[in-house]
Amino acid sequence: MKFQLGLVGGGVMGEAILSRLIASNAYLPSDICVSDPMPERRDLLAKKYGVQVTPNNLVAAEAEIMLLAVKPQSLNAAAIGLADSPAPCVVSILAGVTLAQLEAMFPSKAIIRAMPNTPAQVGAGVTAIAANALATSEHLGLARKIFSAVGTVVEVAESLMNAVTGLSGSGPAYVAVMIEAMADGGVAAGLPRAIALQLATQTVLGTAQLITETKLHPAQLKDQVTSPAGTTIAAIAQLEKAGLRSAMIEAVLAATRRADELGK
Ligand SMILES: NC(=O)C1=CN([C@@H]2O[C@H](COP(=O)(O)OP(=O)(O)OC[C@H]3O[C@@H](n4cnc5c(N)ncnc54)[C@H](OP(=O)(O)O)[C@@H]3O)[C@@H](O)[C@H]2O)C=CC1
Ligand SMILES: O=C(O)[C@@H]1CCC=N1
Repeated sequence: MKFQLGLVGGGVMGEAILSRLIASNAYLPSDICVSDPMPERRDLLAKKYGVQVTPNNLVAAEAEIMLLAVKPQSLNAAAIGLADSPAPCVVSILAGVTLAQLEAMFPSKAIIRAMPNTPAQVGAGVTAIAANALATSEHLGLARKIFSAVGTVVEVAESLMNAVTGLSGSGPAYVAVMIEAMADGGVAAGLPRAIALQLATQTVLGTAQLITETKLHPAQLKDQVTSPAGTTIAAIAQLEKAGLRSAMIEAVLAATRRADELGK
């Protein structure tokens, strides 16, 4: 096998994973080949990470693991000829695309479907994985190695992968909107923009860390902050009035449904 890892699609998520694999020494740059149609993109990835690059997916697929990171809409074009590639194992991060669809495209290969998220860029991602019947514990170990380099890894039933996509795959966008909106609130209340953004971001980060470290239920944490007749309950009453909880639940469900559609 020419490479240990062949990355098909060097876009946002492809680069996020690539950067952490190199930074964590999980792979040497010389072990990785990235294929992407855009010459500027290839040049950037080669220069920044020292990996091999190619416009030809078949070259990247001469690897122990073929990692698919193209858009779901580009999969058919990207997969032409790859069924006969020597790569024994395919890992896909494509939203919605099922193991059954991947098995039809790559018969007789071990396949692992994964759903990472963009905090992968800073090693703080979370990735869910699900494997087909041909995947051995060795293949799963390789997938775990890849996604451990970008954060934590959980194994779920494949039937839950679209729900994972709706929650943690798309979730960084919901949290980013929330941080932006909290900062806007601070600005409305008179804070300078830069300070408002710093306060909002650190509040989200610190709260997530607090829940993680203390294992407090979020409701307990909310109760700790909420003094009788205080400021917080005045805000919570507004959030409930505006339907924040319901909006968040519906957002996750809408993204899950969209992942279902992408897999049809
Ligand atoms: N962004 C996210 O937060 C997450 C995305 N995902 C999944 O990751 C996948 C990639 O998403 P993302 O990185 O955001 O998308 P990008 O568009 O940033 O990356 C896809 C890359 O693949 C390239 N490409 C297009 N066609 C081909 C082809 N035929 N062969 C090889 N490469 C090709 C694109 O080039 P060009 O731009 O020239 O078309 C682009 O560089 C998607 O399937 C998405 O569902 C999963 C989790 C999170
Ligand atoms: O929006 C999308 O379709 C991709 C999948 C998960 C996050 N981004």
